[in-house]
Amino acid sequence: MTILLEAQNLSRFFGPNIAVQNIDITVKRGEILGFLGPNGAGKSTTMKMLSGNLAPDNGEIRINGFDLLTQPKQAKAQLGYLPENPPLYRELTVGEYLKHCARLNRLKGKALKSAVDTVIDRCGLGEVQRRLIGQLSKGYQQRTGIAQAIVHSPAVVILDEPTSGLDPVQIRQIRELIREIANEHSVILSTHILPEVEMLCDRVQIISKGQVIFADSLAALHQQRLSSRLRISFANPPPIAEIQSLEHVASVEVLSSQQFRILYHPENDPTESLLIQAVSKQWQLQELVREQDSLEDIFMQLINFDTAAVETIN
Ligand SMILES: Nc1ncnc2c1ncn2[C@@H]1O[C@H](COP(=O)(O)OP(=O)(O)OP(=O)(O)O)[C@@H](O)[C@H]1O
Repeated sequence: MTILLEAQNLSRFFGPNIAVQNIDITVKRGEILGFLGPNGAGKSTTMKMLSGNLAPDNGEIRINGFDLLTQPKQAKAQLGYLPENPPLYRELTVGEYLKHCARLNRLKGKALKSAVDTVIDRCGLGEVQRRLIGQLSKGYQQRTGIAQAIVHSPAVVILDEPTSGLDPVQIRQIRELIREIANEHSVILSTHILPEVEMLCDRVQIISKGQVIFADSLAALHQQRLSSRLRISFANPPPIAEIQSLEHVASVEVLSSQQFRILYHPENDPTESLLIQAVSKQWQLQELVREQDSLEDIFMQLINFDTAAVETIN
């Protein structure tokens, strides 16, 4: 698949503080890449570097074949960017603002009109195009922010925390819009919201303390949920030592007089031997549940769980 954005070895320091260190990012045609991390992990710093708004201290960025540092005009023409705080002119109408953005992207005449009409339609802004941006709801303002990012049909769109500060209905609508946008553009979605990545992204890069600690498909992240725990109940339970002695059982926790948690190595599942014994010894099986880590548990393990991070996962 064609690589549309490639960043290698990106680093950025603020005085003695390392905001981002040796990050690699690749975005292919047609995919939504989730860039996930807790507050302060370095997401916005990375997005600013990728969009040409902050110079990296080290590293290279190529967008659709153009080097962002040596061919900035060509590279930026391939890119749309919605910063964390959308760059809106509150005193302009939606239509005026989008025309202005299209002009900044060197569109003129019929091409400009057609691009603005198309983006108003795609972003569901038809009803509010003559209204002042300052008077719109946060949801419509965010749609307008997304519209300015795609008005020039860039190859890659970078969205930094696009649902932040929105109510649940607006969040759902903006997520639908992101899905729609991904039909025509590759998207980098920077967010601290794990379910947002699960809902929208094909691949995920998890960043913590300025470094990438996981980079793979969503499926691979789910793979890490492989179970190693069973919850089991019997109406006529055996002594715990008898369960403990079964093949592949690593240890047993007693949850109640009839309920147990069995721990095992993921590659040695004891379910079959448990079922055979339960039937032959008439333990009267009532419940057998495979317990899994949630993605949130895995995320927390990956980012070295700390209290500050808890507040950011919602
Ligand atoms: N202009 C700056 N001057 C000094 N330090 C900065 C500056 N910008 C960011 N930092 C620091 O760099 C680190 C990464 O910040 P960044 O804003 O990129 O994180 P983030 O993952 O986007 O977090 P958030 O979700 O809170 O915006 C933080 O420790 C932050 O304090």
